[in-house]
Amino acid sequence: MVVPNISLNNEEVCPALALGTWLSKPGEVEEAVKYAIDIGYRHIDCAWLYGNEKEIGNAIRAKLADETVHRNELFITTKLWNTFHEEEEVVEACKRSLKNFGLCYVDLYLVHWPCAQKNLGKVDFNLPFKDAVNIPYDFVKTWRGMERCVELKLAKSIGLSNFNSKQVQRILDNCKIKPVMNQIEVNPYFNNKQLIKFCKERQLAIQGYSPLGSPARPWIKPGDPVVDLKTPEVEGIGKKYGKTGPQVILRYVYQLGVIPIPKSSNFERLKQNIDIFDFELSEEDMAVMDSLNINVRACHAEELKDSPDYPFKENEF
Ligand SMILES: NC(=O)C1=CN([C@@H]2O[C@H](COP(=O)(O)OP(=O)(O)OC[C@H]3O[C@@H](n4cnc5c(N)ncnc54)[C@H](OP(=O)(O)O)[C@@H]3O)[C@@H](O)[C@H]2O)C=CC1
Ligand SMILES: O=C1CO[C@H](CO)[C@@H](O)[C@@H]1O
Repeated sequence: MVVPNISLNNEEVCPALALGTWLSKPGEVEEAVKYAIDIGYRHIDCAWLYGNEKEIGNAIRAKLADETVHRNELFITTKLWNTFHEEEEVVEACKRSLKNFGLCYVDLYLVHWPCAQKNLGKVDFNLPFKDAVNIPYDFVKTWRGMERCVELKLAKSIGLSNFNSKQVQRILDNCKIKPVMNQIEVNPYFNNKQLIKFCKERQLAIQGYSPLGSPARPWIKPGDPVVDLKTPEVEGIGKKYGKTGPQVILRYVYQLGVIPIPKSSNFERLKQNIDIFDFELSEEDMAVMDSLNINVRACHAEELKDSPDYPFKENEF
């Protein structure tokens, strides 16, 4: 399956669907990424926090070595974790991710959250930090470090993740190098249309995380809404096109103008999730999908709630 490219505001191009890797286990993720590249995935979404950059790097380098792909056909995204927001820390953090991957550059480096944190315990660069506290730190200064990553050619493009509209605007008003992307939650229960529109009007592309509603998120509680991949509306639409519920959902996200980032480590589901570029949902189908929106997030980041830069405030978008 060939994934179409979209153009970014700095004239780089980016494949319109990415493979998610959060909760992709060491021991599974390497094979999943190799298989994904074999069947046409060209965009891999990673993060220092996910603790699996090394395995993902092994898979990428294996696929470069066996000439399945050339480096310039791949688009690797990774993210700066909250504990490395200090301006002087950013380049070093980016270099640590590159070392994990065994690559000389990433295609896109994102600020994972607008919220800065400080680690209380001993710094162990091999582990995501579980004991960090929120601290005030101006993310415009963090952005200077991100710009330095482009100047040093460690990242081809830089962008944001989980920034709300005001925070995006603040970066745009104070940057030398514009962000090309905001990675935000987009799925049928939280379609995030207002922020998508806001970003697109300012030439930022959107990567949509948790497109299937993140059914395996660890903080899920009994009674929390879980996107129903087999709901009659979604399956009904799927039947018309010979597609499954998850394929209809991913296509919906794509037709919202968003790059979906479905995660899977399962070969059959990896195949299914990329097979969404040979059909088009009608306006009526899109309206049915829109009607599922209940404005409930899968990822609300409780642990960041007391940060001065917590992005998900009521009555803001
Ligand atoms: N910037 C940010 O703050 C965030 C970024 N992300 C990024 O977005 C990616 C995707 O989001 P994520 O929260 O993982 O959730 P998704 O919405 O992608 O759901 C992934 C889950 O759905 C299952 N699944 C995948 N495909 C199918 C299918 N076709 N049918 C049935 N079940 C399926 C997977 O299981 P299995 O593996 O067994 O197939 C997995 O449990 C992340 O992996 C990460 O890269 C996510 C959250 C926050
Ligand atoms: O990408 C992500 C996955 O889950 C994390 C929580 O552990 C989030 O903070 C983060 O944004």
